[in-house]
Amino acid sequence: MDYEEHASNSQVPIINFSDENLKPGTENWDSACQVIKGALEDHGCFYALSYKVPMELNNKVFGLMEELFDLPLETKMQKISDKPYHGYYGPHPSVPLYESLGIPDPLTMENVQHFTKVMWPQGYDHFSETLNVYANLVVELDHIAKRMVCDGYGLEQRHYHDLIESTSYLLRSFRYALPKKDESNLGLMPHKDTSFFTILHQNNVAGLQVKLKSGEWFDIDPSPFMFLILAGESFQVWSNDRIEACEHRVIINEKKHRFSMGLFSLGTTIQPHQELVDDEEHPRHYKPFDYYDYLNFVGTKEALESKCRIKTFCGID
Ligand SMILES: O=C(O)CCC(=O)C(=O)O
Ligand SMILES: [Fe+2]
Repeated sequence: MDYEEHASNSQVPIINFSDENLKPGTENWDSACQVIKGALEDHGCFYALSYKVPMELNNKVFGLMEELFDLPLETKMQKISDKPYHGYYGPHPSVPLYESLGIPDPLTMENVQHFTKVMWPQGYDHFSETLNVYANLVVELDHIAKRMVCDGYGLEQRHYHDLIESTSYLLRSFRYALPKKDESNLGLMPHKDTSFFTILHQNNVAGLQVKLKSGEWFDIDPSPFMFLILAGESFQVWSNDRIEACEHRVIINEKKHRFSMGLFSLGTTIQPHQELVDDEEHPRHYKPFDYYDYLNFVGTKEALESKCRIKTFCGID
């Protein structure tokens, strides 16, 4: 089997999502499910190798991101959504190199057009079309990965469908400025995402690192066909602590602006999956919670000062 080989080369395993033989019900699929489950339980992440996003589309997306972030600050700062962390996050004293913009629910054209209209009131169809196509391709990776997680834990198909039905998506893009002389090269401090999965896609400029189980930081390959699929705190809760949310950060070492895309999958009411809770080995570790209440909590002093904010918010111990 191919997967084992990859797993030992790179400590974060690579699953070839474009492999024609990777079909549910096959031996290939079952062993990939086990590799993914193991990787999520160990490190909270794995790579999906995928040729779904062709190079031409990839170049268009990242070209458009340059145009987007080059817009005036007042334009980027306009209100896109009422939800926290769904709009613009500008250079902040704690992360002066980081800028990020989000497109909520990018799978429908109308939503992308709404975003585009805020940024370019005169309209920009090429932007809306490109980002909408891109989001719909990357979301397929999210679906395959979630199906593999459900299969890996031996859950029935309907649980996978329930999970997908209760999911919404947020497409974010990131740009990092170059550090000035004597300025820190920390692009984004170590953190965990609140999502189920975040699919991160870099475009040739390295910088993303994940913390492995061993505690060492691991550089993520920035090649355009590598998608890092990382688990956020929602998956940690859903899996009742089998999966630990992946800690990651960004270090700016190259002399080029770094751009990256992230597709975040978000739930509504989050709780440990019923099949992953039992009275003996796996007692329930979390109370159900509303995802947006949690998003509001993560910015509070209590969350910032806590050792494990998700446990502080809804843990049972
Ligand atoms: O820049 C990246 O690739 C990652 C950004 C990130 O982790 C985040 O915004 O949560
Ligand atoms: Fe993140």
